[in-house]
Amino acid sequence: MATRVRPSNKRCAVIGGSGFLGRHLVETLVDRGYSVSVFDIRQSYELPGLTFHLGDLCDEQALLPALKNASLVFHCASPAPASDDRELFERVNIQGTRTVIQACLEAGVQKLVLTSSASVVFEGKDIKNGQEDLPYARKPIDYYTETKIEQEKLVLQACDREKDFLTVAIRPHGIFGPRDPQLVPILVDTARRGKMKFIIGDGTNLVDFTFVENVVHGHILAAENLRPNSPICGKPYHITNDEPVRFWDFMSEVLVALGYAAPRFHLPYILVYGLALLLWLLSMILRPVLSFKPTFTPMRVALAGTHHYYSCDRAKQDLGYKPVVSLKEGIQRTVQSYPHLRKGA
Ligand SMILES: NC(=O)C1=CN([C@@H]2O[C@H](COP(=O)(O)OP(=O)(O)OC[C@H]3O[C@@H](n4cnc5c(N)ncnc54)[C@H](O)[C@@H]3O)[C@@H](O)[C@H]2O)C=CC1
Ligand SMILES: CC(C)=CCC[C@@H](C)[C@H]1CC[C@H]2C3=C(CC[C@]12C)[C@@]1(C)CCC(=O)C[C@@H]1CC3
Repeated sequence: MATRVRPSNKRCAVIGGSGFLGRHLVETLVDRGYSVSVFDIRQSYELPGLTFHLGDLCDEQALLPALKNASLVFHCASPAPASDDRELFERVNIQGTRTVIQACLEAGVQKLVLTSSASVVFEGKDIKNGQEDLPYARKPIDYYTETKIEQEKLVLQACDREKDFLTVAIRPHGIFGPRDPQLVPILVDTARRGKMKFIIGDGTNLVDFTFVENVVHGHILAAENLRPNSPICGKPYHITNDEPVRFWDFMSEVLVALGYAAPRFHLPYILVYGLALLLWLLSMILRPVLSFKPTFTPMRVALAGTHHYYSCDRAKQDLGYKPVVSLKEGIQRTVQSYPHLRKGA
């Protein structure tokens, strides 16, 4: 009988490695001596020694060559949350994740680390210092959240010591940092269109924003602590900056640093949420004849006007996690990385 070659534990694959988080993760893994192969539907950069595999994660035959000889896989691919394409979310986040698990088992991968999201427990209502044992959202606020819940369940349930296949999920929240295509660009675009004048609610709601390098650190700690006898097998972990901040203070700090005015006027939360709901309904009804994407979606208004911050005590205890970059430094480094988004640039 042929003996199976045991994959090197420094050989890994990053699914979604062309994305914002994925690329930061890949760069850190390479710096730490891992041999990395990247799987994505697009290639956004090049690095010496890095192998890129282009394909759709729903296609097992396309995935298998990228996983060959890898003992560890990071799955951080997802359609962008801004899309409202239910079919796409279900295909990629649910069916695609089943395919990823199947391909890992076939390729003899021993560890799978999923990038989930703290939003899997968020229903648009306040969460203060939320722990991992909060129930999944019964009424997820959008298709992205709905399918991230199913994705996390699939990966955690696949954890099987007998099959030598261990899984863990990282739940980051509000990732920001250099090259982020969402947070700062959306904020600046809104400011440039003159729509960043208003604070939704009283402006005191606390939120977690997490610098991307801390999220990467959490992923690598999870991978390196994932062993058959470890308590982390099959569990989710919040990874945040552990410095909840007022949503509107964070937005104002970034805006002012880039030369824009901070929002000043208050609008009642319930009024803006109601309007966003109405606009969303209208966009659904008019979809066949007119396509428009409102800036103020119910999800965005809920994110901007409620408390949503999470405890990362479990990660501290089980993974030895501690943020490596403070919020202050993270904001400075992020702002410096966007010279083209400065006012007047
Ligand atoms: N950005 C954030 O604030 C947060 C992100 N997350 C999660 O982190 C992960 C990474 O997010 P980001 O880096 O922000 O997103 P991103 O959009 O920059 O990266 C996602 C990557 O997945 C790839 N991808 C999408 N569909 C694919 C498919 N069918 N096959 C292969 N590759 C595919 C994309 O091409 C892209 O490179 C996602 O799972 C997201 O749900 C969780 C919490 C917060
Ligand atoms: C903490 C967390 C989960 C952040 C996620 C990032 C995005 C959801 C936000 C990044 C920029 C934000 C933003 C708004 C909502 C939430 C974001 C898209 C507004 C649309 C909220 C209403 C406004 O007044 C304008 C805001 C622009 C920036």
